[in-house]
Amino acid sequence: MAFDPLTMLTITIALALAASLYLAIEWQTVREPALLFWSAGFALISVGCILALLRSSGLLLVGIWFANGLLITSHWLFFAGVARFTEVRLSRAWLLAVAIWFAMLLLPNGPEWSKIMLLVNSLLIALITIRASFLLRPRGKSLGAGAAQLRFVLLGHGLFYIAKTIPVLVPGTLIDLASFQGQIIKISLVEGVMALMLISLSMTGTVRYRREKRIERLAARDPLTAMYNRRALEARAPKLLDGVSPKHPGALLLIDIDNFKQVNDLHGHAAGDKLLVALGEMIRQALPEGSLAARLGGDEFVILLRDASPERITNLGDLLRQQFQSAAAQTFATPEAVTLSVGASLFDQPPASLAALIEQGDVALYESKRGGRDSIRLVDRTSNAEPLTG
Ligand SMILES: Nc1nc2c(ncn2[C@@H]2O[C@H](COP(=O)(O)OP(=O)(O)OP(=O)(O)O)[C@@H](O)[C@H]2O)c(=O)[nH]1
Repeated sequence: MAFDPLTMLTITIALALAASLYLAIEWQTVREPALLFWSAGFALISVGCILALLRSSGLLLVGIWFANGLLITSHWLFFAGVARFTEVRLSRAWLLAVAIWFAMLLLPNGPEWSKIMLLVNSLLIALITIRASFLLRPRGKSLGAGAAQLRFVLLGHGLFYIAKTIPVLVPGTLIDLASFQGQIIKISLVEGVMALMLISLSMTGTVRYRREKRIERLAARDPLTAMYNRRALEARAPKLLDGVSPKHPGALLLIDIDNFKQVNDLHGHAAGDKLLVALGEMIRQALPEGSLAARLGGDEFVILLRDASPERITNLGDLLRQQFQSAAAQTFATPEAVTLSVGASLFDQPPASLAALIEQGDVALYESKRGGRDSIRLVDRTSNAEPLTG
């Protein structure tokens, strides 16, 4: 199949410009600095291709050396963007790529030097691109589906540039950069267009995926205590509740601070916030594995336990009550003690809904408040029910 190099270059210029613009516009909403590096990289590719067109007018220094240099620099910018995205510090040794490009200015003109030019150029681009793809490998926390795509696209692009060195090493292969002669140059132009589209698409995918995950994480958390909020609990509770059976009973503990208003009124809202954060931390520390906890709102928290028993519930409730009372008494003096009331429900069948379960906990909590606060009231709804108060 014959491809006219000048047409391919023109298509590349248009696509690279579009990708550069698109990534810059994306940056305006996402504000991920990597996007600016990538956008600049694509802008350089379009400038490089415009310079490459000048070869047909006989401007070989600009059309070959500068154009290829810009191609290396653009890949270097892609690499720098990936480093920024993955928060990896780049070694200054990578600037050597630019020095090598300048060194290539010393190469004499002529078709016989085209091979050396193409070899060095290809190896530099392969090295930079494959290294960038390695930065995107999963390490500890996953970078997400978008990053995996970009990783493989960059790897494929890098491997193509390694493959490009093979014809250079085969004696007698025709490679003339000045007149775009040689099969490998034509194949490169086609690969360039494909890589351009795939790389720019996966770059936006990578950044969007991370942003969506970040928004999802934020939406699930109460901003003050960083605990799950009600919505997040509703999403996670069914898995725990569906596993409830007479052999594996479940429990809900509804926890409410007593006389919390006095802390706010006498010591300020910030003092109240501090106490809420402290209670959140206590709950987090005391939470058995496999349980769920959330802040429902105001001074109300909830814990969902699996494999629960009356003893486990009272032990957990009493531990939190003691820890909280002593922390509150030491920090903020109030006319009435700032303590915890707990309403708990033990059940051995999956409840109709989380809301129904919370309602049951509310009834028990109300009983605890009415009984003088600073206590735990447990309603045992299992088949071998035995009311217990503390
Ligand atoms: N500092 C702070 N206060 C909050 C926050 N959310 C709700 N509150 C306050 O928490 C208090 C909750 O009211 P109540 O539960 O009726 O007050 P209480 O004094 O604990 O009453 P009892 O539960 O009956 O003992 C109100 O004063 C709210 O203004 C918050 O995020 N930070």
